[in-house]
Amino acid sequence: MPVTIRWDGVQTGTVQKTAFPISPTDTAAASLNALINSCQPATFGLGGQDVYDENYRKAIKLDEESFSTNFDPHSAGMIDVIGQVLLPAVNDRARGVQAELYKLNIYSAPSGMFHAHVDTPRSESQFGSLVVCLPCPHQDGALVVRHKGDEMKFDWAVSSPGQVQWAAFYGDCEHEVLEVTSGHRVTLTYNLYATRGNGLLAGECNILDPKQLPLYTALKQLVELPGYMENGRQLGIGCEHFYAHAQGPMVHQLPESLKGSDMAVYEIFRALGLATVVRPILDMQIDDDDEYYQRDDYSDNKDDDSDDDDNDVADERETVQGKDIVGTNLHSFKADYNEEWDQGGQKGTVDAWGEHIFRKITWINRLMESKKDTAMAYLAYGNQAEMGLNYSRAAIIAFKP
Ligand SMILES: O=C(O)CCC(=O)C(=O)O
Ligand SMILES: [Fe+2]
Repeated sequence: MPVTIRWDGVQTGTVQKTAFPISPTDTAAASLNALINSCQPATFGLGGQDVYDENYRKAIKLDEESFSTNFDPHSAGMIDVIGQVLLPAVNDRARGVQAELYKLNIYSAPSGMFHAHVDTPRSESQFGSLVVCLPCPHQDGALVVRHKGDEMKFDWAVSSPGQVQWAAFYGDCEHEVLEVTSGHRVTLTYNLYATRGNGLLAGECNILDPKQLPLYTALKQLVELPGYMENGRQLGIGCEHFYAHAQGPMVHQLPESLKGSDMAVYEIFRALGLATVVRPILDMQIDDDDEYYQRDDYSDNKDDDSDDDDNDVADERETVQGKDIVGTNLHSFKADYNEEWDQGGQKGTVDAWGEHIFRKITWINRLMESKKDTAMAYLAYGNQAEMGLNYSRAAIIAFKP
């Protein structure tokens, strides 16, 4: 498919258009000349100023707001490749790549070039640049990219003339455009930004307006009932989707990777001004007669005097009444049999699992319906060795901050 460029003609005041590839027999194409005539000299940044100096850069350009193109690096597959090669997952968090069109540049013979430089980052999240060379006959003018003594040369004049070619590099790579000795070398440049990858948007998605979701109104009415959220009431919704929330990598990807209705609920709670967390709820019944839970400091209605930092749920043991064993954090847990657990009864088991609290959670759905993950695995030795397993359910819990 041809790549078209449309721009505001300087003289004519009307939209003009040219299409690539420009064939080798048509280098004097009228539309290409019109494009060239509509460009301005390309400056470069020097000491915070835009400078024009043909000894350093000899090129012409159109700014991004002065032209449009049907070329899309996303659908051309470049962005996926860049994401995988230049932005590998960190701590199992896949990151997304956003390419923002920056300039159209033309380096023409004789002597179009750009001396060695590094690009000026446009924001903190910019990690590199993408250069796309449109098919237009030219000679020389290779792009040379250097990093720590390594050098890559992209000579698009000879490698695949007639095709769109490209290179992407990190922002700290020095690069230059060697002299063009014949024809016109036409490039589109893009700034590359790291974004949160698809699937890591809960809590970070500015495009989704939770107030437009049907559940918002219902939950708003509930939360705004006079006094309803006072006295430390917590609202809980068992997650609808399955998350390996007690296993390795997923532990680090919640809440960002909540799916579907779970993400909607999370965003709605936040939009209602509630502190919102994802926690594992241990799938275990507490026996009413378990000694430990008869202790005074676990009695109901105990007004907690710990600080109000509710993100640190650990500090706030309030009541055993609700009988929910809530993990303070998502974590994976595997252990060998530990005699103390056995002797400690339920408390032993729960303590081995990790810090925990008991809260009076008002469940909006039935927690039973949310999917279980293995929260604890341990080897228990009785008269035969067996694997002990306890499960937990991921739940979204919201409370007044
Ligand atoms: O056109 C090219 O190959 C690279 C241009 C460049 O380095 C720039 O615009 O900063
Ligand atoms: Fe550059």
